[in-house]
Amino acid sequence: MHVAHLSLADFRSYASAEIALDPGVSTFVGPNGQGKTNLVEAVGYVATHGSHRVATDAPLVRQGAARAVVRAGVVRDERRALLELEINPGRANRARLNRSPVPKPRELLGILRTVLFAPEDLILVKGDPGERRRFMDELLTARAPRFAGVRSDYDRVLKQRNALLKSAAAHRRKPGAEMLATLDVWDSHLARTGAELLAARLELVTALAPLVAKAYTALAPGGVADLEYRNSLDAPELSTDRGLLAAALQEGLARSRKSELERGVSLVGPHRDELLLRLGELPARGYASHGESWSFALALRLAAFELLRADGDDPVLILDDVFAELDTGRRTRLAELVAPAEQVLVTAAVPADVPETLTGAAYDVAEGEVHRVR
Ligand SMILES: Nc1ncnc2c1ncn2[C@@H]1O[C@H](COP(=O)(O)OP(=O)(O)OP(=O)(O)O)[C@@H](O)[C@H]1O
Repeated sequence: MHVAHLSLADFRSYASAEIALDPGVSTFVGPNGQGKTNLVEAVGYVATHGSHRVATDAPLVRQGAARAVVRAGVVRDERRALLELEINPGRANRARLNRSPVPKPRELLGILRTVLFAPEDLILVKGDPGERRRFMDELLTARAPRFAGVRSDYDRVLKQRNALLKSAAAHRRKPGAEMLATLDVWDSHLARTGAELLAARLELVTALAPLVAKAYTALAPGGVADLEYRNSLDAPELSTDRGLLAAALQEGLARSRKSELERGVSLVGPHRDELLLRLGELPARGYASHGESWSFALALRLAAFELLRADGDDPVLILDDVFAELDTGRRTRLAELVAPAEQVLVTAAVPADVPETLTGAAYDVAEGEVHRVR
């Protein structure tokens, strides 16, 4: 698939912008702070309904404006779709598909798929386990938008269960039969929804690990990257059978009930799991060099791209400010890896950062204006 047209109104620094795009590589070049990342962030936002830079929507709306609109004309299997999102900070977004309103914006998810790699992704390797859990869950949602529902069901159950545990811990006395019975109900909800989430992640990591290893070796020959999913049950091996997983979680909850009541939080479940990234024998986090961490993060995104591509259609690959961080060898190898993708959007501060082998369209970005120069 590819984006054939991007239209922005009051998005970030753009009062308005209309940009026609071709398949293949498009490079956006301009000095710092001119609006290159803003453009590719808009493409990522219309695909995922989230930004890779901010957790809330307010910064996405141009200073002084009340709302922003992002429109993307998407070509997929020679069919066209026009996606439109109106971003209303503090309120629900509004969405249109082919100019007709859709009741829920999430109905647009999955029509445009993007994989975006940006400097912020270093946090995938260096950050807390929550960053890697989010990486897995976002990728699962990109592959199957209904997964967003699985994740929000789990979050809801966890929140309610934690509230109950917190109030039990606050009272510092033996919980009554009624509270224990309520907790039993939340245990089975958590085990059931947690099993769905856990099974999906386990399957994902099995599919992703060889792709990450391959991408890492391609970027940094000689390096061996590996993934391991560590579960909160401390079980060395888990099946992906939802029923067996639910039973295992239920047992785990029963085992840790005493400490959960004392501490007032849920100690068992996929919200406590970790995706361990290893380089050779060592964990990447805390051991890998800056360059190795950067390559690992990039390998995770390239693997995500391969996985989505294997589902049937090339996602749009976005490389935001990536090349400046890589040495010449890794730049050249990255350019070789991404060149076959149906559409690659690249941003760079100077043309020299972009390998010459990445030919295609080029745009100048300066003072909020975008001009095609090649
Ligand atoms: N909501 C907003 N309203 C107005 N301007 C904004 C808004 N959000 C960001 N900007 C401006 O957009 C500019 C940043 O644009 P962007 O991040 O796209 O830069 P860039 O061209 O990618 O730069 P770099 O090469 O430094 O990464 C900044 O000048 C910032 O002040």
